[in-house]
Amino acid sequence: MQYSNNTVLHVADVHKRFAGLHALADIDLEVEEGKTHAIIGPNGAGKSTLLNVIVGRLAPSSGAVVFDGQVLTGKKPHEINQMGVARVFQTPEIFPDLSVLQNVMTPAFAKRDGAFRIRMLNPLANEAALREEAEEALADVGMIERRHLHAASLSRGDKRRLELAMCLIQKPRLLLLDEPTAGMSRHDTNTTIELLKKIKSRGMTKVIIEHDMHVVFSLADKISVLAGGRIIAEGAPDAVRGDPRVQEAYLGGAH
Ligand SMILES: Nc1ncnc2c1ncn2[C@@H]1O[C@H](COP(=O)(O)OP(=O)(O)OP(=O)(O)O)[C@@H](O)[C@H]1O
Repeated sequence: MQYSNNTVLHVADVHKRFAGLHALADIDLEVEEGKTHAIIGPNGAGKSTLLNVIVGRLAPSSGAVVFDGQVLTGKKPHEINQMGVARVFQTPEIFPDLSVLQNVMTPAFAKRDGAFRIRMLNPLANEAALREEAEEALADVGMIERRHLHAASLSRGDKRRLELAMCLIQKPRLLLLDEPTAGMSRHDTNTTIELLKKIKSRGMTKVIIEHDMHVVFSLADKISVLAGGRIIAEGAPDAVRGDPRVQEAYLGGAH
């Protein structure tokens, strides 16, 4: 198998079948180090299935996912996370009973100690250093003033920003974002775009699934278009934008 030296994630000939449905077929995808790679496509195209295969929530029917030279297929989601892959979910997965700051500190404890255990929130020698890192991550997402709030009391947009801070503190090599601006106002969407640009400038590789084309074209270096479980077009944003197959897939779909 030949691919660019800069490839950090390689989805190699992946298929996923659900009973009679071929949800992913012949998926071959290369994500390059430091780039933002967008996966777009109409409803039901297979985008979430692909993301779930990458993070180990779903096993592919065949094929493999290789990250940084290591095969992820067969590993558990938390093992994949420990290897440097973090994901922001469509529905934020936060700890509603903890404060905003405690939420951000939890994955840092887990990364250091190898597992999520709330009892790690007991006072520890280097808690101060972790707190500082958590505060930095919260400042990055513009939520430092809300650090003492109860996470359950946050708006949906703030919960998503909190989840992003929980990813950033892990300093992942690869960040997967599942519709990071879904349900956000235009103002919050633009703030999120700026934040993601800032993260990119630090060299973090990102895969982003997004329906909002303003977000996609503001951020993506490369776009893969999924339709009916297959990649129907791939390339730089301008080339993909003008591709008649892409226009047809969208006209035939819900978007
Ligand atoms: N667990 C499952 N069991 C059976 N079929 C599934 C399962 N998960 C997804 N599918 C089907 O696989 C296809 C791809 O779904 P998927 O959610 O990956 O698409 P998507 O591109 O993310 O869509 P959307 O943009 O609407 O979120 C759809 O036909 C869906 O109904």
